[in-house]
Amino acid sequence: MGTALIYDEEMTKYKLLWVDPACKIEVPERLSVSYEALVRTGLSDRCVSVPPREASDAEILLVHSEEYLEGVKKTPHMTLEDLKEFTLQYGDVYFHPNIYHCAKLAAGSALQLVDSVMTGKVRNGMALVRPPGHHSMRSAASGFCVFNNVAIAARYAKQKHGAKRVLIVDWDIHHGQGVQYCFEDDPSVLYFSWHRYEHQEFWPNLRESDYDCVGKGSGAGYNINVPWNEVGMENGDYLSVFCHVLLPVAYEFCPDLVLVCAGFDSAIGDPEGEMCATPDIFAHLTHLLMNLAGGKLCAVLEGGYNLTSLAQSVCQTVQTLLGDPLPQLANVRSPCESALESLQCVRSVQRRYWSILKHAADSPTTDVSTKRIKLAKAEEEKAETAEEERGQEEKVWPEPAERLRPPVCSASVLPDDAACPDGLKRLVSSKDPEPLLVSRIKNRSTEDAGDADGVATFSRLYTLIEKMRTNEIGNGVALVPDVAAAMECVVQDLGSDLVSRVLVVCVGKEELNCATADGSEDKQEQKGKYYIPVCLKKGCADTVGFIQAVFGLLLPLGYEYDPGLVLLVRMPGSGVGDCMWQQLIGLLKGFAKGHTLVLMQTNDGACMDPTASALLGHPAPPLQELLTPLPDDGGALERMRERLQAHWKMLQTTVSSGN
Ligand SMILES: NCCCNCCCCCS
Ligand SMILES: [Zn+2]
Repeated sequence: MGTALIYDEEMTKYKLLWVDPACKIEVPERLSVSYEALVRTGLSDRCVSVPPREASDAEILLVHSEEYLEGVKKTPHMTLEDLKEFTLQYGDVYFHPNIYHCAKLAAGSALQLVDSVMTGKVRNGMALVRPPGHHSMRSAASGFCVFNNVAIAARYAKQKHGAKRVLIVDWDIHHGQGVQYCFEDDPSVLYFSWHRYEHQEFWPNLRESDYDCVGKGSGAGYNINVPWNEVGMENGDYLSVFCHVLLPVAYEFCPDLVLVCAGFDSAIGDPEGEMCATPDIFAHLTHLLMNLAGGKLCAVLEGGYNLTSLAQSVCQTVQTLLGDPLPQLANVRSPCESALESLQCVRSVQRRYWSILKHAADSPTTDVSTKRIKLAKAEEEKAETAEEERGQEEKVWPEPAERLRPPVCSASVLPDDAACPDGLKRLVSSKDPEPLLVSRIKNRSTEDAGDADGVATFSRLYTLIEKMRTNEIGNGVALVPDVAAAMECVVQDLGSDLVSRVLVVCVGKEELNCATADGSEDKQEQKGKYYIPVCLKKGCADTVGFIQAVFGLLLPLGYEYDPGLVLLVRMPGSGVGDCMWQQLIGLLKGFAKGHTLVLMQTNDGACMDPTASALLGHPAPPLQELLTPLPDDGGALERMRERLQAHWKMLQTTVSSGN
């Protein structure tokens, strides 16, 4: 199934007609440069073009009041003076004779997207719209927004398509207070927003944008605010919040539909956000959400005011929706102290509502935060004077790297009598394997590697890995007589030639004798850092423990380690369910540009089809309702994380007690 793209140049046909410094950044070119970038890169041609439509009154009234709608309806006939007058009652927004028409098209575009995804016409999609929506409230326009496109879409998805649970992820750099107000007492809509906050110093300067506003009544726990109290947040800060807050909760919530308030003012270069996350981060944020709700994801444009980073970020998002390989995120740095403080605060208030966060630490003691505020103020004074002198220095960042689809998406190395699943390309032993390689393989202690077909199998594995390195092949699966032997062979003989770092994810019981790494640290230390056994009580059938291990440990660590290859090994008798297995394969695509090699034991062929489906990029089915975690598992994982965070900074979820 494809990716929908909704755009119409009509939505560029309104603009600011008077002087208002607060609104001058919201220009028609935001939409046209985004669409032109999609055309130029060939991405728009690969999408299913879906036309927008005007939202009806009834649909607008799902969120807004009649008096507000009646008021907006009058604006097309207003004189310039009347428009200014009408605008004065709202904040940081402007009206124009054509904005009501465009606002209906923007809301209608979101609804067209929801229809296309919920009816299965497409798998996912993006709507390029203006005016944006997430600041508009029941009876008020705000922050360039007239109708709340995504809030209307959420109510519409429930009413028309029977969606039970809708997740709204707002990665725009502003708090979508309009969305929060709309659903704050509604447990069927989980709203997640991060936003520049600076201890309420940043627009819209609301007390209710802070981390402790978790929703009201039966909606308590279904509103998650992550305030950024400093600017300059980077990729590592964003990924930490996704891994340690949003994704575990999202999997526990188990939505039928994911809506994204896709604002790109959270990207580097944006005058509003003043953050430092690069456009390719949106490829990964999109990817990390794509295995929820069976892949049903609707991204609706909100903000984004630097035309260069906006266009690049839009392309990164659409390219991931289309299933292209993910870009390598080079040197993901650990979250900064301020981000860790926000992370710790959010997790500590949300843990009472989400069992997946059950073991989160308490909020940092106030002295940390008051100290920080004092420091921040002092810093700020200094910085402000410096900035006034320097003016806002122009941010520069590298153009995102090309993300080329390999000629072969997925390949297989199979015993001759095993059937090759549809869509996979079977690798047959090509030329005779290199003598050096053969000798190394023969040196393998295991008997089966020594015989002819053992050598053939391993040499085909080598070819597979080689073709992944040259991006001729995306990923692959191998059925081998002995996975443990094959794993060791790949890590110690084959992998080391071809890639500098291999992330080995071994699922199922196995005492892995850890690869003799060549690091300077002593062996024991090395083993402590690079060998991370996670034991789940009920084996890998324990969904909650599995999710905690994947998001609390595996993903953050993987982003920090930045491997050139992922080796996913399924030990016989692992007990891991097909759903989780497919989820894991889907999530691991974020690393090594999607170069994952799956090893399974021949008699484990039963899960060949789910494996092939996930490798080919089909969305994993949703995990069934998460059971409440066994208390000790969560504790064990938390203790493991605490121990490891000394080595792996991306595992941190609390401010360092040191300073
Ligand atoms: N320096 C200009 C102040 C703009 N304040 C409103 C921002 C609305 C963003 C919508 S994504
Ligand atoms: Zn914004």
